Amino acid sequence: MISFSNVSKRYASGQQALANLSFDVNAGEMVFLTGHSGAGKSTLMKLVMLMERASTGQVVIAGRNLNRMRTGQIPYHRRQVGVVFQNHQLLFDRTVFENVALPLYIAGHQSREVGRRVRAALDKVGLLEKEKHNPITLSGGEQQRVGIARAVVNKPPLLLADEPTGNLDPKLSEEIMTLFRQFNAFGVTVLIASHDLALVRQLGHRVLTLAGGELVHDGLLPEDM
Ligand SMILES: Nc1ncnc2c1ncn2[C@@H]1O[C@H](COP(=O)(O)OP(=O)(O)OP(=O)(O)O)[C@@H](O)[C@H]1O
Repeated sequence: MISFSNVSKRYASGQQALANLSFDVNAGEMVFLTGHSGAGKSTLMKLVMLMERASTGQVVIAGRNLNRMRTGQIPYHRRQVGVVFQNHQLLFDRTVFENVALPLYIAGHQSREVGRRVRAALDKVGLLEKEKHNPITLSGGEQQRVGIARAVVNKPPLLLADEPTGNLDPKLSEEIMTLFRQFNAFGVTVLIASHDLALVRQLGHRVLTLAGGELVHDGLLPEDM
């Protein structure tokens, strides 16, 4: 599902964010991405969603070589990749329903289909009864759930999350991770960047660790990391 071959990324500023990175994530896997601040986690995510392009090397997502993807194909690619951000990036002048519906309206779906899909997504994250609320009236954990519903409403085969529990307490963090595991159990490939090593270790999935833009660990997290 995700294939990086000898990928390097140097920003226009000259900053080298990723160096000769190679790894594969198979369809149906759930993988964590860890590393200190500045290690390159967000840059890796940006390459997957084509917000940035690799300087050298090859990125292949769901069988598509992103190096060769033309600008006109990017919207289609983005619909294959659901993205959850730490700060949710919700619109506070719209209802919960409207926030989740946004990607479907952009993709040109009819309103009946939008209603059906939005309610299915809200149901999966346990927020069906809050569809008419303004997200500002929801708790941090609930807001993150709205962000997750919006990311999965297109039914993308790949779900990325950049520090999705960064602002949440341990109990809420676990609940959010449980949601990701449920989507993964239904076949969605999941890649989550997280600083929370204790939680990551407890969940027992494969972990990719970056340091200075290089891959320094790939596998279960040992006790001493
Ligand atoms: N748009 C940009 N222009 C120039 N340099 C950048 C840009 N984005 C990131 N960098 C640099 O690239 C390196 C990797 O940054 P990146 O944001 O990928 O790290 P990260 O592991 O996600 O860090 P954090 O955990 O703090 O989000 C850093 O040195 C950063 O300063």
